[in-house]
Amino acid sequence: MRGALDGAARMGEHGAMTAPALRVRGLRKEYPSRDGAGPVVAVDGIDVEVAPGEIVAFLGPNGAGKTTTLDIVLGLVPPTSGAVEVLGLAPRQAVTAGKVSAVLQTGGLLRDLRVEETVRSIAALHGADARVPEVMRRAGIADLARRKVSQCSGGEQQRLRFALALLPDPQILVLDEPTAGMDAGARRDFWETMRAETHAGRTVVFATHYLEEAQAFAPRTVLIDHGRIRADRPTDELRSLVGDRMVAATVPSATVEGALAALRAVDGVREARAEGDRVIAVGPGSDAAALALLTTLGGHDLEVTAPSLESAFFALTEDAAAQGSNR
Ligand SMILES: Nc1ncnc2c1ncn2[C@@H]1O[C@H](COP(=O)(O)OP(=O)(O)OP(=O)(O)O)[C@@H](O)[C@H]1O
Repeated sequence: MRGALDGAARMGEHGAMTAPALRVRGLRKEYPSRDGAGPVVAVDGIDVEVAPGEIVAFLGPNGAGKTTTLDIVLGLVPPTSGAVEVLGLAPRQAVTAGKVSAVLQTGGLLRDLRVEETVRSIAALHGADARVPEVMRRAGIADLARRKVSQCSGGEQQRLRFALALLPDPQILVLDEPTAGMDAGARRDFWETMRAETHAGRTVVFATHYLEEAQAFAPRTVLIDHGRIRADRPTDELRSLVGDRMVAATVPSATVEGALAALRAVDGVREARAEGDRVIAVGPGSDAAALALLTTLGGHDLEVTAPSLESAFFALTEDAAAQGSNR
């Protein structure tokens, strides 16, 4: 594993050491089992450090321990053992001081309130009334002000949670699968909104099941499974270990050879092959290949296949075996 404690403390503007945004050491969480068997070990010894301004994805399958770890960071759940500091403070202190806030998967919204009413009522708790119009605009819900929460889609409700999280103007945003239940378009829109927030130097830690989301948004990915960190690497490195996206489309039979030649000439296409009148391009240039297929090459029924989380685990296991190390 890459040094989990990279970027521990940074020199601040005036040469003073600044506390890491997040410092987690030896974190372990056991829940009593539901069926009387041994305890459920949700988190099994996590060490991780996040520097101010970093954007980090916690990537892992269902039940990996991501939510439990984030809940402990937010002071919602006590750890069984281990230590957590958020900007040098205990989690609850950091939350109370408005230094960290969260967009959680579900809950936290009253269905009968309208969108703006919801934001205003939480703003009153934070003494942040003046920020209401700004956070609604930034979260992209200004047009939904009068809509009842119960009439908002899942994606719109997540945007509302996002607006609430922005109210205290936190230094750290924690997002637990913020795009769960959104379709691909809504996911993309959500991350575009988030991107603008991180330009302001905010630290963002988010949990996701999607390697694609980690790649689009987080320079660093912490891969978690069975309560442990399996890898902590630059996302690009993880991504190239896993393999490239594949783009396939059907072209007119007579043009297959020409299409293959054209695809091979596209920057970033490593391989192009045909299966009948279906042509397939593989490589980091898959977006350009898709564009060529749909515009100049007369392709249709376009399909883009991204490497899956399973393939990330598989590639890491292979990599560790090849290097004889225990990543
Ligand atoms: N309150 C609880 N009581 C008992 N077991 C729990 C509790 N909360 C979580 N667990 C168990 O702890 C493990 C880790 O769950 P956690 O929700 O942290 O994983 P996750 O990576 O966030 O999963 P998902 O992606 O599905 O949200 C799972 O086996 C889960 O069933």
